[in-house]
Amino acid sequence: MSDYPPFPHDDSFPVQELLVVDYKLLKEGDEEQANILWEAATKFGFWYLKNHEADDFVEPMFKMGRETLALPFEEKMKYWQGNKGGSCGYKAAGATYVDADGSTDISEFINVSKDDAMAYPSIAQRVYPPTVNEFMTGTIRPFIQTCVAENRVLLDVFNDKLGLPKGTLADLHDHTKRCLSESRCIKVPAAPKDTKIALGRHTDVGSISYLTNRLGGLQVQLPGNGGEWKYVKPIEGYFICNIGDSLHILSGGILKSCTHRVLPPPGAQAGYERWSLVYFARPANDVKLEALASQSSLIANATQNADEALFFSGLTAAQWFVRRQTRNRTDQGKDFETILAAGPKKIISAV
Ligand SMILES: O=C(O)CCC(=O)C(=O)O
Ligand SMILES: [Fe+2]
Repeated sequence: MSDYPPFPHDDSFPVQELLVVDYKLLKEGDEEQANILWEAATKFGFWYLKNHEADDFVEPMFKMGRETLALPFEEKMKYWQGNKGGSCGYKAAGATYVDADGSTDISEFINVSKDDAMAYPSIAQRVYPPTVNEFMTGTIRPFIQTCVAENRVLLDVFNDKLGLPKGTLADLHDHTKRCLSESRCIKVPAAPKDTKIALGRHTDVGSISYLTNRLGGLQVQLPGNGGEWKYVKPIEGYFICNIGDSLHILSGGILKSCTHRVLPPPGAQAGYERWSLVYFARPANDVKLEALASQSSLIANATQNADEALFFSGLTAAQWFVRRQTRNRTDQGKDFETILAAGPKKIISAV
């Protein structure tokens, strides 16, 4: 894979240990793995997934990302995600605030919608650069399809443990319906030494995220840690998975959606370009994003004194997404010409 320096063993880089779920066993119905998954998702919201089936697509996905994000800024901006709540397409570095002091992110993304990857060469949401299209059927589509299938296995475990009628969560993620699920390839350039944050603190919007990264930098703030940020160490061949807000809400808060962020790589890994890849599984657009209290006594109990505005907002998954996607943007209200004229965010390399 890589010749990167290892993650530093140093107390100044505190590491968050995570439970490991074996996907192969989980898929075969192993009860112990289902229990580990449940413990991880209800206590921490984050876990490793080993023996998953998408690993062969990871390097080709990074290749697609490298070729795409190497295009000139003007070319990438032809596929801009926009600033009105859309996500798929190109996100420029600096599009979001990362701190109250007005600092901005240094991460570029190329996001490919699941529906577009499935529909290609037809268009579900938008078109993509040739460097994406070239990989669409051989890499992006099978990567996404594999993640969709794995997501179904995990959802069925949660469905069971939450005491929901069989297939409830799977139906809410019906892959034949329109949804905002997408793959994301992220580039964080070798950053100046004083760069504090590469991607600001957030929770993920969707149901479950499947992340692969090569270098450290991801930090999580898990329940019970008194707000302390700890690093999650990348492990080759493992996904880092986490619960997003949608499953948090549908489960009445039983499944935890936890805050995380990305810092420039730590220790000897600093000064390297950082690449990561995520598949975001999200509910179908028309799903009402409310706690499923009427279908599970466990969820009904959990939401007895719960925050009505969060758990019973009346918003659909798509409306919720737009609300989140338009938050903390530096380009809010600006027109395309102004954003294009401002040019790419200037990053002065550390090396
Ligand atoms: O790059 C990473 O390690 C995490 C990225 C992330 O949290 C996101 O894109 O939502
Ligand atoms: Fe995230």
